[in-house]
Amino acid sequence: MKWSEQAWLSIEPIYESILQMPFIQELIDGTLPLEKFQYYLMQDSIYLEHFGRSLAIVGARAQNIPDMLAFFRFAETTIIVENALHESYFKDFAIVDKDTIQPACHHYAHFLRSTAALEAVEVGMAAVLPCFWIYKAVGDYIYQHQQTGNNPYQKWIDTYAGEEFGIAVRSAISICDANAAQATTVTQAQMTEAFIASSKLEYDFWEAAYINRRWK
Ligand SMILES: Cc1ncc(C[n+]2csc(CCO)c2C)c(N)n1
Repeated sequence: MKWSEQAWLSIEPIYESILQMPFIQELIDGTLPLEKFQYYLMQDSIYLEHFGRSLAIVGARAQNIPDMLAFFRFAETTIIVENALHESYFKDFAIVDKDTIQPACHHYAHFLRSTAALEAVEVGMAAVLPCFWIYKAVGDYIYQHQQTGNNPYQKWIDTYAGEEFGIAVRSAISICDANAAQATTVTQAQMTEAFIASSKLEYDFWEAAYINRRWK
């Protein structure tokens, strides 16, 4: 079994619980309260900068030129495309100022940065993978279950169900598999552990938006 297949099996319960979250269900039917989406967007724009930096660190530490290029491209796409999306969303959803970083975003962003910088590079690759893979899977799920009619969150939904994004996700998965195949069993286990941790942090990110979790 490929590393990615067993890694996904190990996060299946987390993934299933993400699909059932009120944030996701209300995004699908368009009833998600605006302030919850605003919290999400503000935190996500902060997250994306940290995520882009983490991808660039992984790229710099990659063991071959094709992997370097792939991660630098992921980093560039994250900063350019996602920031542009957020800018237009900031207008659409009347967000004036960027909020300060809140606990769930802080935890996830700094887990990614420290893992990318300090752990074996394969572990850094595994840590950033749920961001791609879970969003693709959740995006497809939302797309398939969406109701017809006016959904204020349609543009967000369309972004993550697109085929171009699908290609990037498949590429990130296969790079992780190729690196796992050359890694020791200890490193492979650390990769899985990082993959699981990031998946839990994806859950927490949406939950924090729904319950408006903020520093005291
Ligand atoms: C908390 C959080 N996790 C994942 C993504 C999704 N995402 C961000 S950058 C990127 C790759 C290049 O576009 C993907 C899939 C997000 N937006 N916010």
